[in-house]
Amino acid sequence: MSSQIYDCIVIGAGIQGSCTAYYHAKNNKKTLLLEQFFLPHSRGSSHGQTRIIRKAYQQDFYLRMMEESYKLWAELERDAGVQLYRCTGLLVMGPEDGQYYSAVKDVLQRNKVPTVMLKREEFNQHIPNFNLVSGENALVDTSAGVLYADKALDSLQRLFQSHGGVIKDGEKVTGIKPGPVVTVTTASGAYQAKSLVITAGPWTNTLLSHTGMALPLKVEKINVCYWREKVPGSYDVHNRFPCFSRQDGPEVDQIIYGLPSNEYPGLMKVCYHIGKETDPDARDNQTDQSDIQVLQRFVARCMPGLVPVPAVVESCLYTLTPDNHFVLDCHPTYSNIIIGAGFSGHGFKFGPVIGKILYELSTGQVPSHNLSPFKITRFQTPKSAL
Ligand SMILES: Cc1cc2nc3c(=O)[nH]c(=O)nc-3n(C[C@H](O)[C@H](O)[C@H](O)COP(=O)(O)OP(=O)(O)OC[C@H]3O[C@@H](n4cnc5c(N)ncnc54)[C@H](O)[C@@H]3O)c2cc1C
Ligand SMILES: O=C(O)[C@@H]1CCCCN1
Repeated sequence: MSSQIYDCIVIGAGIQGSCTAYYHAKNNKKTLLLEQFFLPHSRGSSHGQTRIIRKAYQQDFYLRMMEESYKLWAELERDAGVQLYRCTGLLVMGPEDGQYYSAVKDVLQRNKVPTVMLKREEFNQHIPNFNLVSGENALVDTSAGVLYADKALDSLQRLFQSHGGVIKDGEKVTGIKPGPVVTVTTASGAYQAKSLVITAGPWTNTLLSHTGMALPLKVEKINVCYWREKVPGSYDVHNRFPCFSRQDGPEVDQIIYGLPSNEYPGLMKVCYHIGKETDPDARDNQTDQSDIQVLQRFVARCMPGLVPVPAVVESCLYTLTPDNHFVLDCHPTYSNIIIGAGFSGHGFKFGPVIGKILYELSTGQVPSHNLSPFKITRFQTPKSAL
């Protein structure tokens, strides 16, 4: 066992663990970041080139967190000297009285977020090559855009190391021994720290089993589909085509979303927010393609400038909680073990603010956001009144 006692060990170098480790090191905490795979890797949830950043949420508490997250992303861009955000706007569509569209519109308007309401008759002047479904309305969250995900991860891990942080990749954590000083074991050794942060994405419950608890998490595989432009440039980020999201059915999570052609020139990313359950260690055995059928119907109907068969399909994992809200909390038994999990397919944009919150929890500070929506106790069934 190494004789050094770290202030904090962070397990998992996805976006959340990398941000958490970074805020520890930036605040002069001796920090070790352990990652099971050699970096970079594409087996969790944080790989790939792009993610959407937006304030268009159905809940005020996410909007509050995003207001800070935008500022922290801008600080990171400055510190890293790398562009991580590109403003494109986010087109939100749905029936005026549909739960998703109306809730997003209310939150944006109530909080005076810069928003453009698009009238049907002028829709195609602003958004060419797109058919707005009859009976649906559209608005644009104008400060939304794209985050360069792989550059963000690389920048954070580099900044973490420049502040003295230690990354050990290719080191899978196989044991956790709780206590006032926590001991973590890997195949190569044992490490100790005053606090432990678990940000293990789809593998969270495997790690929590060493601490005698489990969370109600479900892991889904998402087919990340790219579609070819019939006329090159029609949906290109350089031609100011926006990101979009649209509720495609009665359920609020039946979201189809897209990002303009960017990382693969001539290919637009359009995906379905609902995947199929999978074991994270056997992701490629999940071969269901029913989501691709939903997307093909949508592309044929609404995006006539795309070939309605995906040209490239990649894979990514979601780790979902029952209510799709995150888990940001201390372990119920061991207060120096902190859990950041269940980012439910929308956590990347919050990375810096989540890293800051998990740092605050791990160092015993009062968190700078209200964490009641993210508490573990919300999953406990109410006790009988008898
Ligand atoms: C297709 C897709 C589209 C998305 N789109 C958006 C979007 O547009 N906007 C947005 O904000 N969010 C989006 N998300 C969600 C976002 O990407 C995730 O919420 C985020 O990446 C989760 O990060 P994480 O750090 O929790 O998990 P991960 O990235 O999975 O990181 C966990 C890490 O822990 C490591 N680990 C696990 N077990 C161990 C162990 N025993 N020992 C050591 N290391 C371990 C894993 O190898 C992994 O690297 C999307 C996700 C997907 C899949
Ligand atoms: O977090 C996001 O912004 C996207 C929205 C659509 C579903 C996937 N995640």
